[in-house]
Amino acid sequence: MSMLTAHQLAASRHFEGPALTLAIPGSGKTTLLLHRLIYLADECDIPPEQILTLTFSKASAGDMRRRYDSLFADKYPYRFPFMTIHRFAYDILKQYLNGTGQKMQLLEDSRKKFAIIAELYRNRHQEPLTEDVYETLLNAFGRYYNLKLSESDVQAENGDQKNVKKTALDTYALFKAYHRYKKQHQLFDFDDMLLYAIKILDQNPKALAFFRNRFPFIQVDEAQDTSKLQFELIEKIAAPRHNLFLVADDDQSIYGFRGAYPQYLLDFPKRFKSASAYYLEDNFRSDAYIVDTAAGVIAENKVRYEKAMHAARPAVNPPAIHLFDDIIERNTFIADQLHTYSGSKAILYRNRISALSLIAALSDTVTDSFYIKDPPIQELSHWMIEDIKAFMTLAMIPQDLEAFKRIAFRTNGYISREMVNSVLNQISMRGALDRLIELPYLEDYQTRTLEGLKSRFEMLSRLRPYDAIHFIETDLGYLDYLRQNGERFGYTMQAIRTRLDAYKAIAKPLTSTVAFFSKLEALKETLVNLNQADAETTLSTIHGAKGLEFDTVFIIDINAHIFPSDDPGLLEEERRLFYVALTRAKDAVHLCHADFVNGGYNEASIFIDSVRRQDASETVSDSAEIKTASR
Ligand SMILES: Nc1ncnc2c1ncn2[C@@H]1O[C@H](COP(=O)(O)OP(=O)(O)OP(=O)(O)O)[C@@H](O)[C@H]1O
Repeated sequence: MSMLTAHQLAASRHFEGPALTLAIPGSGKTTLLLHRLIYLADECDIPPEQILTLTFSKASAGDMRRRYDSLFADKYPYRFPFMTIHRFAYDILKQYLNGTGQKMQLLEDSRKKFAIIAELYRNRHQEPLTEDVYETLLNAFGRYYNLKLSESDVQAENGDQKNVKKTALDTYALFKAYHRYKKQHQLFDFDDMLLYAIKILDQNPKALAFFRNRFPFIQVDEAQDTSKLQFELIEKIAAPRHNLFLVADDDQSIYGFRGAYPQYLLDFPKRFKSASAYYLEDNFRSDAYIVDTAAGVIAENKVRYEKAMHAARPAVNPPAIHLFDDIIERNTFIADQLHTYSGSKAILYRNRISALSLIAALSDTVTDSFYIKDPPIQELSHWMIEDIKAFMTLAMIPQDLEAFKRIAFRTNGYISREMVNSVLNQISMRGALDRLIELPYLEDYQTRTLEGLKSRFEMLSRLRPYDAIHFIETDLGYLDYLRQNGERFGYTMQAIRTRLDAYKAIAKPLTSTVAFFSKLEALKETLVNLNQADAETTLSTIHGAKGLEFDTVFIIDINAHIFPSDDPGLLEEERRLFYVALTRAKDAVHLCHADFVNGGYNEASIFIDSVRRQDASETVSDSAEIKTASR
C-alpha cells in the first residue's frame, strides 16, 4: 500500500458536507476514494453499506471493488457499495415498480433497440438506418436527455446554420417519436431510468426519505463526465446534508457529445458556499517528460480550472513524434516496435475504424497477444467492402449475376434498371457484361461505353488486390458513386475514404483476390476470438482507454481533420481527449502522423505542433529516417 501524500491524506479525511477534489491524471484518485471509505467506516463509525461510491462505468465499479479487495480487505473486511449512477437509478425504479405492481420492461437488447429506431427512421426518411447514423442518433438522444434539452434549446443551438438546423430538428423529432414509442409499449432504456428515478423521488416523499437514509454519504468518481440529469439525481439524495464528495479532473471531460456537464464542477463553489476544495497535483504514473508535455498541451484550453502538475517520476523518455508517408508504413513501424518493448502496450486512436488496418498488420507479424476493446467486426461486412468484393468477383467470374446486380448501378457504365432486368431475365452462360453489350435496343454510344467497361473489368481481374481497389475507385467510377450517394447513407467523404484506406492497407501485402477474401474472413475470426485476459497489447479508442494505464502508448491518426476534427466548437474537448491519451502512458509515448490519408495529403494535426511547443524535448523521426534506419 503506498503512503498517502499530505494532499491525499487531507482529502481522504474529509468527513461531512460537500467537497470537490480536483485531481490531475495519475494522481491517485482511486487510491484517495478507497482510503476515505476506510476513514469514514473505521474512524467516523459510518456503516460501510451507507457510503455509496458512484463510478462512471460498470467496469470501473468492478475495478474499484477489486482494488479494495486486494489492498485493504484483509485488514478492513467491509462491503462498500460501488455502482454506476444508472444502476442506482435502476434500484430506485425497481423498488417503485415492485411497490406499485406496474409492468415496465428495460430495453436492454441492443438489436431490439436498433429495430425500433430503424423503423421510426424509415417512417420519417423512407430510408434504411445505417450503423453510423444509428450511433450518431443514440449520442444525440443521450445528450438531449442528459442535458435536458427542449426542442427550442436545440433550435437555439443550431439557429444560424440552416442545414444543420434541419438535421438537428429532424433528430429531435425522431427522439420524441422514440420516447413516445417507449411510453406506449411500457419500455424504458438507460436514459429513461434517470428521468423516472427523479420523478419517483419528486412524487414520493417516502421513497426519497428511504434512499436518503440508505446512503447518507455519497462519493462520485470521474465527476467531470457526470451529466446534468445525473447530478440532479445525486443532489436529490445528498440533500439536505450534502455529504457529497466529488473527485474530478475537468481536463479529462470527454463525453460532452453524450451530455457530460463539467460546468457543474466550475459552478460547485458558488452552488455550495461551504464546499471544501482539495487538489491532487502529483502524478505518480508517468515519466516527467510525458507529464510536462501533457501539462503544456492542456494549458492551451481556456475553459478549465488551472492546476499545477508535478511529476513524481524522473524525466527519461521524451515523447517521440513519427511522421509517416501513409498508414501502411505506420502500421509496419508499430508492428516492428511492439516487440522491442516489454510490459503493457496500447495503441490508441480517435475513431474506431482505425483498428481495422492495424489489426491486419499486427495479426501478420506480431507475436504479442493483443486485445481490441469494442472490435470493429461489422466493418468487415460493411456494404462498402461487400461492394468491393462484388467488383472483384465479377472481374473473376463474369457470370456471377449476384455480383453484377450489386454493382451494376455503382460503376461508370451508365447501366439502367431496364438493362439489368434484361440481363437477369436471360438464360445464358455468357458473362453479365457480354449479355449487356449484346442487348438489341442499345444505341451505339451505349455499346461503346459498355465495351469500355468490360475491358476495364478484364483489366481488374489481372490486378493485385491493393491496385484493384484503387482501380475500382477511380477507373470503374465507384468513388463518384460514393461521392453522389454517401451522404444519403449517412457517410461523409472522410468516413468513406477512411474505410477505403483501411481496405487498401489490408490488401497491400496480398497477391490475389482469393487471398484478399480469405484475409477478410480470417480477420473476422481473429476479432471474434480476441481475448482480454493476459493481452500484452491493447487497441482501443481513447474514450475506451479512460482510467487505464500502460507502460508504452502509441497514439495514431494525429492528423488535421481527424484529430482534432474540423468542428471548431469541439476543439477544447478534442484537446482534452488528446490529453487523456497522453496521460495513459507510464514510460513512453509515440505520436504518429501519416501524410497521405483519406485519399490525399493531410498535414499534421495542431496537436503535434502543440507537443513541439512544449519545453519537454521530443525526438522526431520521419519517414525518411525510418527507412534509412531499417535498411
Ligand atoms: N501516494 C502515492 N505514492 C505512490 N504512488 C501512488 C500514490 N497514490 C497513488 N499512487 C499510484 O499512482 C498510480 C495512479 O493512481 P490512480 O490509478 O488512482 O490514478 P487516477 O488519478 O485515478 O488516474 P487517471 O485519472 O489518470 O485515470 C497508481 O499506480 C497508484 O498506485
